[in-house]
Amino acid sequence: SSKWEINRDELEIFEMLGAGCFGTVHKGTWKGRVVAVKMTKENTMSEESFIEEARTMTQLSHDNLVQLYGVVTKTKPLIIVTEFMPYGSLLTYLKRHRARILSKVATLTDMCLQVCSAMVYLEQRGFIHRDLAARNCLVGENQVIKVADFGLARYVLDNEYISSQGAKFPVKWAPPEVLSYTRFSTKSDVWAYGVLMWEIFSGGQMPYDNMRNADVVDYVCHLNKRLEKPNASPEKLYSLMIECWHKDPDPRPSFKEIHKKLSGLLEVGNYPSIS
Ligand SMILES: Cn1cc(-c2ccnc(-n3ncc4cc(C(C)(C)C)cc(F)c4c3=O)c2CO)cc(Nc2ccncn2)c1=O
Repeated sequence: SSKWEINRDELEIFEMLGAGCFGTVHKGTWKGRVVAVKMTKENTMSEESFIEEARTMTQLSHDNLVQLYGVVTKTKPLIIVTEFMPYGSLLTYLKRHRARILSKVATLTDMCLQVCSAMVYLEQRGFIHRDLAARNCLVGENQVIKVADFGLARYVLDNEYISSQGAKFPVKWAPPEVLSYTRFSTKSDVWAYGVLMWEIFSGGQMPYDNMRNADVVDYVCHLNKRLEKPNASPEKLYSLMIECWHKDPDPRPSFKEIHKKLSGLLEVGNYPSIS
């Protein structure tokens, strides 16, 4: 069988970690390794197309990407086995530790850099995430941040999530060209990354507060307005966010360029707290 096919009886399944959009996710073990196990629910995912792509996705490997180990396809339900991240989603982590981390600009910048490193890796491979946000990043030991569920948006069957008018479509993380023509690209990931930077420097606040999706479309696409600078964000970092939110995709920086600028900001002198 294919290398990324996992034998169902090699898996042990323990407590539930949460409910994702494809069903429940549990903690488990596989070959002596602690893993996360997605037990997919019927009719939530286009399974055949995902199984075809699984081969490619298991070959994506980076310190800041949640590793896909393999899939159980010989039995139902389809099971997706990935690396386990002990501290859950970055969004939950930001909200829980808000007070402490908002005072540490170097920590916030480092979190942005870790996500950026994963996105440079995906950019180089022409792999588009399609739903980059703090809720889709996970936290491990020593504040390691890893990007999760990259590319899986292509396999969601729920129309509420697929349609840009749907209640579950990530409007607040989408650029104009995605809202108008659902044209996804690395440059639409860059826009989402700008919003993710805003989430990090806002300690997990909801972008555009409690504005409704339709109002955000108007605010961003017609009034050409943008999220305001989070208090914890230095001016130079906010300028980087603004560059990610250029209304046209091409002038937005590449993840490579963003990484270069962010690393420069982390050098001593910008943040005296690093000594
Ligand atoms: C790997 N992993 C996944 C999860 C976990 C749990 C529940 N739902 C999810 N989610 N969350 C979001 C999600 C989103 C998608 C899009 C297609 C991009 C829309 C597709 C998914 F398949 C998921 C999913 O499965 C995850 C994310 O895949 C939690 C972990 N860890 C912990 C630790 C402590 N407490 C809670 N979770 C962990 O290590």
